Amino acid sequence: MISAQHIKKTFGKLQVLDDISLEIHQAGIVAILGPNGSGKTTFLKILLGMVIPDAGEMYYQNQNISKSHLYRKFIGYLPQIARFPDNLTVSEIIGMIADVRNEPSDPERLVQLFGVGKFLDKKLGNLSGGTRQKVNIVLTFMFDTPVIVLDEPTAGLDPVALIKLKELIYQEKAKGKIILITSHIMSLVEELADEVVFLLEGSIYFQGTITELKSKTATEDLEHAIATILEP
Ligand SMILES: Nc1ncnc2c1ncn2[C@@H]1O[C@H](COP(=O)(O)OP(=O)(O)OP(=O)(O)O)[C@@H](O)[C@H]1O
Repeated sequence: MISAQHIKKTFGKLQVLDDISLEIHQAGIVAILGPNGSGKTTFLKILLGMVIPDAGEMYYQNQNISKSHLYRKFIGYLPQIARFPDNLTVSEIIGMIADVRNEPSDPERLVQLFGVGKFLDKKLGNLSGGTRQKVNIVLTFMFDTPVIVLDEPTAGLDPVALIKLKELIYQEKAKGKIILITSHIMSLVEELADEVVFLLEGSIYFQGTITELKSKTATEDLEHAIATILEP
């Protein structure tokens, strides 16, 4: 369903992605891991058509994404840092994103789930970081897209919201979706991910299950597996 073929990307002299090839065909949760600056967000933005690779091709459903942007309506995206005008209210941004995407949306269920109802008339600029993130989650999950890209989705969330987000991710997975996630919280990745892709120095250092990664590094949990890779 998603196929990256020999993707390369440099920013100035910095080679961020160097010949990355990756196939994701099955429904499930794939975690893109790697140290800060290893190119996780860049890779996801290439999939979303927001960054153009220097070389290589990205395919969605066997269609080269550079040929048409229509595939983007099949992807829900929670950016690492969402930037919306501070003077818009929560209900205004929900209405605006629904209008722009022009697809069926169901924000009410999510507004209720994350307790965002009491903030609907508040301006985004006056919300706490965690509440903003809850609004971003509503904006991402209110469309029924077969692919969901979550870049550091837990940022600022309290434990109650975190549990709800995990339940939501599981529900979406159960519908047969592909969910791509980045996170530095290894316990979350260990709990959620069916597969991990570990980026290091521009290449895919490892791709497989967490069990395989733990076995490869002779460690008992993901946190130590990653630490072993980074500081052998
Ligand atoms: N538009 C840009 N212009 C210049 N450099 C960029 C740009 N976007 C990303 N970079 C650089 O590319 C590298 C990879 O960035 P990216 O955001 O993809 O990393 P990441 O793995 O998502 O990092 P983190 O874990 O910190 O979120 C970084 O060194 C970053 O500074």
